Amino acid sequence: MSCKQLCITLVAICSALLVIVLVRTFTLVPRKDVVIACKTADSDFIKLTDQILKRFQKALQIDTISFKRGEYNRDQLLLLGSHLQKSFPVVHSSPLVKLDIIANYSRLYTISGSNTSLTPYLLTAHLDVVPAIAEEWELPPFDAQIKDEFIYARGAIDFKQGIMGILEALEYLLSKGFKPNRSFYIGFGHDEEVTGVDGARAISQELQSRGLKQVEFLLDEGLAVLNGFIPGIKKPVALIGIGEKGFLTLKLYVKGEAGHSSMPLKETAIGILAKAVSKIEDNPLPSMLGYGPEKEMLEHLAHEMPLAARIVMSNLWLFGPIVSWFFSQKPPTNAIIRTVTSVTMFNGGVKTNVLPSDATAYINHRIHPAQSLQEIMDYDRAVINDDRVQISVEDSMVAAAGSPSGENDFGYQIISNSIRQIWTNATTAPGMMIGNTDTKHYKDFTKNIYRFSPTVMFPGDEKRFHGVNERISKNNYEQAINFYYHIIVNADKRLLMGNTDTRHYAMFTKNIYRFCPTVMFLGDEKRFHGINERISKKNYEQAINFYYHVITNADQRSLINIHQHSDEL
Ligand SMILES: CCCCCCCCCCCCCCCCCC(=O)N[C@@H](Cc1ccccc1)C(=O)O
Repeated sequence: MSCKQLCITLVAICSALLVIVLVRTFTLVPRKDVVIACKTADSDFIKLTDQILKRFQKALQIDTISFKRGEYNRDQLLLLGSHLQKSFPVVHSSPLVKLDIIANYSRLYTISGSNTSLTPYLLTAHLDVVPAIAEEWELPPFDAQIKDEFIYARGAIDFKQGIMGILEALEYLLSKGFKPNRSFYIGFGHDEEVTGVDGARAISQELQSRGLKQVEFLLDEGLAVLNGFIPGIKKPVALIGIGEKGFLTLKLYVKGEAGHSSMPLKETAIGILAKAVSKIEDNPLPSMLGYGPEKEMLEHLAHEMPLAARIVMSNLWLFGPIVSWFFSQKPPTNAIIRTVTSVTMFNGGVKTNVLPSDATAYINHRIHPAQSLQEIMDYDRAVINDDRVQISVEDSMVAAAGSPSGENDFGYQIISNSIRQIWTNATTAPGMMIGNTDTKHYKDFTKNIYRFSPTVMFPGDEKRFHGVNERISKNNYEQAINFYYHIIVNADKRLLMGNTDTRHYAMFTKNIYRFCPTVMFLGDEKRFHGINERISKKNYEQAINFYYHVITNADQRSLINIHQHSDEL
């Protein structure tokens, strides 16, 4: 090949790449429904009264701590149960609501809708919290004191704002005479923090034993409204977890030889184990950017970024390594691109002058959906490369697959639109839940599983999860209640309301109406996008005449008395 031919070939390749990059940059535009903002002046806005605040504080003061599987504060769970009972009298006495106490402490509410042809949905949350080391907190973790408009307490964002927010919304709706069309369930597990095997799993079994086969969608705790977490985006980003990382807890064990510390061996069990742990920390797993839900997230968010970042994010196939490096720099973004590794426990030795007879460490991995448990085990074994370190699986779960997040996916769009009604300046996007939730116990009921907590977060706040000074602002708690209010109201519709082409015309008018000249009987709704779609000849004739009248009536200067169709024209 001559030099000229080479140059032409190179220019052709670069031009082709440039075209692909630009086409992807300007064609990845997410759905933008018109949503009606929830305003504090709205007649149905739920204001944070002193009473509402007090009952939230009371719920936070009850230390429903889970320590390990089967080990939780049982008395406190019962106390929280009676607090809920007393705080929400309408919910607990409504003929539309049935409450079942499951496995002694968990709560399953069934809210009956009038239209049994609509598939019910499920809202979940958990009653338990993790322990707190009181001395490290600014304010005591179970006092729920308020400082600078924030309520400080264990459980404030994980996840008693969900428990109380859902019940406040339901109490309000029922007291205003709300009678749902669509049935729904509310499941509060009591041991989510120790994997939910006693609580959520039992709720799921109860639903199965009742013959429930399917729910329309499930909303559990999860990602949040994030400010300043994603490089290049200034406005809040509300991430809806459509997938969930897996987890793998490995036990590392080294058998040593006890003896007098005055005559040490070359290495002790603790020394051998420490080297293994150190190798594990020094060798993070590779970035899997582009192989999981984070790809969809970044492509969704690209349109909110400045042009350069937008070009990069829309073309991860080309710029993936740069983004990987960037995201690896901070723990929250690092967590979404790779399987992460935390050494969480290390034990060995009994006395200062005794050589340790053994040592144990635990490694907790959160697994990227594109990797298998076996791959991670093999990786660790190869990195440690020392047969004296015995490796066994303590606990595990494979990552959860991505739930649909398309234009017509009812659950996703209901959640996304409800978020945008509350956080009107936020952009929503599908994301991957980096921790784990109770959703694993409900996966047989639906593929539409979403994880979102109505929590506003700024950089640094992620450390408050399971850490010190967990808190929520009063304003954010009010938003949480109103978010659940909108979820319940929006999910009560038969179909997605923002689902027509009208959104493309929203800039021309606020007077947008949606009506089909179709006569329907109960059961006909299944024909939409289903089988045996049909129209009667008579109905088609009516449709023609309806449009005739729309055109002639709209041709008037102002509203006139509309004649009956049988009248003389
Ligand atoms: C692109 C930027 C992404 C930034 C992500 C920011 C993250 C913000 C949300 C942070 C969520 C943190 C995780 C909360 C998990 C809460 C639930 C929980 O703790 N579950 C337990 C369940 C479990 C799992 C395994 C054994 C025992 C319990 C958990 O540890 O995950």
